[in-house]
Amino acid sequence: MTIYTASVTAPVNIATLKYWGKRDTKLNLPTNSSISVTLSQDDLRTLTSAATAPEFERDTLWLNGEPHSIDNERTQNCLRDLRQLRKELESKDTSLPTLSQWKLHIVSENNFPTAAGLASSAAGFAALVSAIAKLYQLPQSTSEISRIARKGSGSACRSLFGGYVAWEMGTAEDGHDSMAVQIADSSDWPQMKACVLVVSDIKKDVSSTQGMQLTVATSELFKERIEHVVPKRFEVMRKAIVEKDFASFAKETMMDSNSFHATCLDSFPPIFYMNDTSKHIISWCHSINQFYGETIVAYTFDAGPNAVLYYLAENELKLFAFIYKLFGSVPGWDKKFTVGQLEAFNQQFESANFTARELDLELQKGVARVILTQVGSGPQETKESLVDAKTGLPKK
Ligand SMILES: Nc1ncnc2c1ncn2[C@@H]1O[C@H](COP(=O)(O)OP(=O)(O)OP(=O)(O)O)[C@@H](O)[C@H]1O
Ligand SMILES: C[C@@](O)(CCOP(=O)(O)OP(=O)(O)O)CC(=O)O
Repeated sequence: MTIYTASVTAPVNIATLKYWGKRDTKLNLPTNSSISVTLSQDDLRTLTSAATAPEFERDTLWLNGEPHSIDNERTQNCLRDLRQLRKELESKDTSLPTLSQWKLHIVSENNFPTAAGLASSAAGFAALVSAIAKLYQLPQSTSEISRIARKGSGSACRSLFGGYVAWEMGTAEDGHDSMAVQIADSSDWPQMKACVLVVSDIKKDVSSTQGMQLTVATSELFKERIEHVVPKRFEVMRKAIVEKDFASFAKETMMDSNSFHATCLDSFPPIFYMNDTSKHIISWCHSINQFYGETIVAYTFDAGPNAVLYYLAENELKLFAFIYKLFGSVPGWDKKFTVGQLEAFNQQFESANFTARELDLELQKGVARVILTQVGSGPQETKESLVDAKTGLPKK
């Protein structure tokens, strides 16, 4: 049996200017443009292998070792678009094997919790679409391929690039101009760090897909957000990234997270994605910035209670002293600081008038896991395959 295969890793992206609202629910066309930071695949990534052979009987996905249904419109839309592009290739070069006519075996693994509010669908669909595009040797640009990932999950299109990424909403009815483009590569502003505070890995009550359309249908604030707030913030944030202006980037990121959650609260019935720990994290961050008299940390929350904090390498110790004080030896901290450095810093701020001490206990109770990461690259082809080259099934 001749089995063709390709494997790709893909990253998670966390929005700093939120996508919230669809103007077309079938094509996943958004009501506004958005911006995100791609996180390092050293810490959070999806690995997906795609294989095909004439003998395969049906399209099958295995996710984290278990069969996972792909009989849903979104995944089928992705497979159909990818096959169509391969068919166009084959019609131009009849010497090519007719991969477009054969069934696919897709094997995928996340190295972080799936469906737990950490954007696994973004990394997952980006990996699935990229792996099949590699398998089919598609010549299309990354932005063109991002249009297909968008149909799997809107935010997935942004995971097709590394660094700082915009999803340009587009205006065309068929969505051909709604795609991801890179604003800046991770190497253009490599000092950007991220700290994920996992508050809960319980599946949320209202999915992003359902929540955003409830907001579109019922929120009175939503119109103001998409017509005035986001277009202006998009340009300010893009400029802040290009100019590496963290203070502006941080302010816009925090204000957009607040604005997005305000429209959720303004939906009817209201949608509460953040919980009390999330709100404590917001107060804690503002207290830290106030303590230093400058903005060293920015928070953002997606459709869930987990926080992603953005900060610069030059301020790592300043922020980390607070994190270490609360959570002690977080995995990876000892690669950055010695206990002596952190203890010395703790002494310094113990004597200071830090206003958020009473939050410490709440945060220690509410935060289940701390993940340290940074800005990272886009999908990468890899020789690491999850498919058995002889059988076309998941490796045992
Ligand atoms: N590696 C993957 N390959 C293919 N599909 C995946 C992969 N990981 C996740 N998915 C799809 O994404 C779904 C989870 O998406 P969901 O939006 O519920 O959670 P999330 O994206 O992890 O969290 P959030 O959207 O709140 O950030 C899974 O049920 C699966 O359908
Ligand atoms: C709050 C968000 O994370 C919403 C993400 O929504 P999804 O991309 O998960 O929605 P679908 O297009 O319906 O799959 C903001 C963002 O990532 O921009």
